Amino acid sequence: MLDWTSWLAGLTSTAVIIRFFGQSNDWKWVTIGALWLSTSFIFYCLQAMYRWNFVMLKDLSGPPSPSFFLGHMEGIHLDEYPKAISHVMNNDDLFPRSEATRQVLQTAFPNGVFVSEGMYQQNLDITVVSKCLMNTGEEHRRQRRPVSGAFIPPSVQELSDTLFDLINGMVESLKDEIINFGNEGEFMIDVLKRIQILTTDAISRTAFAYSIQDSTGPIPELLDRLGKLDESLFTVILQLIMNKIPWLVNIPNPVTKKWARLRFELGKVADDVWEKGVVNKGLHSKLLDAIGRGERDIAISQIMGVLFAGSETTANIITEAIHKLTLYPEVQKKLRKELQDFIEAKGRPIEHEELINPNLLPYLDAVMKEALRCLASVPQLSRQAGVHTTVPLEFPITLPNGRTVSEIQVEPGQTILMPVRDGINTCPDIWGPDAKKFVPERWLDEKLPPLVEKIKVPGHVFTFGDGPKLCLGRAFAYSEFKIFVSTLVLNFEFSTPSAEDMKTIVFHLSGPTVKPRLKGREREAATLPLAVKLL
Ligand code: HEM
Repeated sequence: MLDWTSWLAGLTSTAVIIRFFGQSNDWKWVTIGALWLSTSFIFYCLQAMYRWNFVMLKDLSGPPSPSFFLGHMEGIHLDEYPKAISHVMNNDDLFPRSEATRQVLQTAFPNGVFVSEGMYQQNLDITVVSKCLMNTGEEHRRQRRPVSGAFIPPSVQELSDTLFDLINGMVESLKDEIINFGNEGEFMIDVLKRIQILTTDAISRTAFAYSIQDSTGPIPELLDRLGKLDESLFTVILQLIMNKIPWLVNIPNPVTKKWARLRFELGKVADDVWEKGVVNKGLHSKLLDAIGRGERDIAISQIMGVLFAGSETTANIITEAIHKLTLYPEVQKKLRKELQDFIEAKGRPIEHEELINPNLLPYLDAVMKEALRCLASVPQLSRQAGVHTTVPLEFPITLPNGRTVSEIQVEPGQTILMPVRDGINTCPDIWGPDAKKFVPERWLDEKLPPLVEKIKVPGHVFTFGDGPKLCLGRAFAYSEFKIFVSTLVLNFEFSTPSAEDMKTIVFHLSGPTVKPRLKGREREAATLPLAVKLL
């Protein structure tokens, strides 16, 4: 799409041409229109050439693109292209080109120059909720305010009983299943599916007093369909066009249809909850308050936003953490021992305040921190430059032409993709040679590496983003992680199926989050089959 500067330059040139060369009688509106369009297009091409030649991104190499037309749009196999998302990319371009983003990220945040959101954010905007927290500026601040208070640690403390109830219920039914199964062979479960139900219910119960698990309505099925990768070439292209022409969202189409249906169903629930009144504290009452003030649509948007921001992310990270515990059985044992020793010393189950206190259960805390570092479920962040800026690089890079650069020029409108999971969170230059390994012990060391200390974001990792859009649900996510993982590890031993089977599990970036899938069957629903034994 031509941007406004091209249109303006085209209009000015058209006016100049008419003034100097035009004979007023000969100039028809259609000729003027055509002249305006073509001069605007010429300006647009000149601008693009300038960006291509002077912004340096063209010199930076990228991973092989799986599809000529779609680039990496359909998803990226993290295992195959670990650096695939470590790229700076031009806003108008699908093809990532650089390996420099982790350095950009290092300096981009402190500079605070990236003021609006890029392609992926718009994507969410279109598909999830148009009026939700995905907004920017004052509108964003206005919508963030009522929800933010609901997720501060004291509010999460109030909600922790719900989290314990959910996981204890799941543990009891799984125990029954294992006992009924008997001793023949390994008992396998789809860990992802179980955790997804828990996390979705955790957020839906606390956010709007509604249990997805107990519901016989269409919401569970709608959520399930949204989790599947049913992107055809048509929907991918449609999504791309909608990113460029957002008002297309108003025309019924396959991309928005399922979201519209979910919004409709959740709207009914929100109305129902409003009729019944406030039944618990925290977020629920705040959202109801918004509905009561006549901001029903905003409240429903927020419910949907929180439902998605708070369920898929935690489900993926908890599932992947359990997967890691099977790959590192010594970590699983050490974690279980710390929890058992604590219970033995106290003579009672662990309480929420104790679980979240890093001084009382340091190894649990270290496992969580390491999971947040290595397994960021939102593997990249995007920001769009609002102004022309020069981004200094923490580590200079050498381009294929041999030139070394220590800064990158970014033009307004360009989107920077910032790799978190395979970039800054696991960069050996920052974290040391074992950066790619799952080593909770690094968090127990007295001192973190000096460059890690330089990263001034919560917990030194970008897993929850940063700046005005910093994740609102951090305290909730910490509690959920610790309650769910500790309860599971105390009751069950998880192990991987045979080594051969494990090779079939891949962690695949599809949509905004990373999910486990089976190799060769990536289009099917995400899944993580693991063996589980009752302790
Ligand atoms: C481990 C789990 C989680 C991860 C990895 C995660 C990650 C993120 C990330 C990366 C962002 C965008 C930040 C940015 O662009 O700078 C975000 C935003 C957000 N998250 Fe989370 N999140 C998690 C859990 C939760 C939970 C449990 C909730 C709710 C209870 C939640 C609610 C939100 C909301 C409402 C936003 C939007 C904030 C805004 O736009 O102002 N998140 N999260």
